[in-house]
Amino acid sequence: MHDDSEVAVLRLGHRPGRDERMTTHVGLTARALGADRVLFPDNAGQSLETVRDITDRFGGPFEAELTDSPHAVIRNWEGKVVHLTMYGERVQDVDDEIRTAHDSEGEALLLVVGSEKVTFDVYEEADWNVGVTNQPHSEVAGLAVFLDRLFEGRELEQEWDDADRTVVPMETGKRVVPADDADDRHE
Ligand SMILES: C[S@@+](CC[C@H](N)C(=O)[O-])C[C@H]1O[C@@H](n2cnc3c(N)ncnc32)[C@H](O)[C@@H]1O
Repeated sequence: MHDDSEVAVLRLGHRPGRDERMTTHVGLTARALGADRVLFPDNAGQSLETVRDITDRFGGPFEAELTDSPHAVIRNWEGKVVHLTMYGERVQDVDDEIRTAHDSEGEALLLVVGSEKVTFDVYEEADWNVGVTNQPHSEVAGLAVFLDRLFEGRELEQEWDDADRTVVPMETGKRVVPADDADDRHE
């Protein structure tokens, strides 16, 4: 989480219209739960704009980028590749090993999530194919659970830089204040 070796998320595949919300939510979930960067396919420009807009308003650091060659990103990744898939090894069996690679060995992690059918080369190129349960569900849910296990909950405590607004947690109601005011209250 914002240390020397990054955690990036790669969204494979994007069907304009149909996948708009899911692709955006992959990016927002990556940001909120401690990843450093998301890469979208180059036809997902609308999702990119939304994620950048949220980062501008609610803070970072977090990068969102497009790539015209997601498979080359996997092939050329300097670090370890984790492909989230319902067919993979159980997350509870491999999360220690992945955390050690990242935290102790300084390996940058690329977390790959699909949309429609993921081709078999991705399974072969990944260092780990990981199932968050071996049941079919969603890339957003799989990513959220995986990040929380990777960071062991520390991502819930993160501070946000350069936000222009901050949500004040409250039992009932909604309160959003300018970020400077929120800083003052913590002093
Ligand atoms: C809706 S699924 C479609 C997958 C597609 N049917 C296939 O066989 O490749 C989209 C993405 O959600 C993620 N996903 C779904 N279930 C998962 C699970 N149990 N564990 C981890 N990731 C999962 C995977 O990244 C998958 O590529």
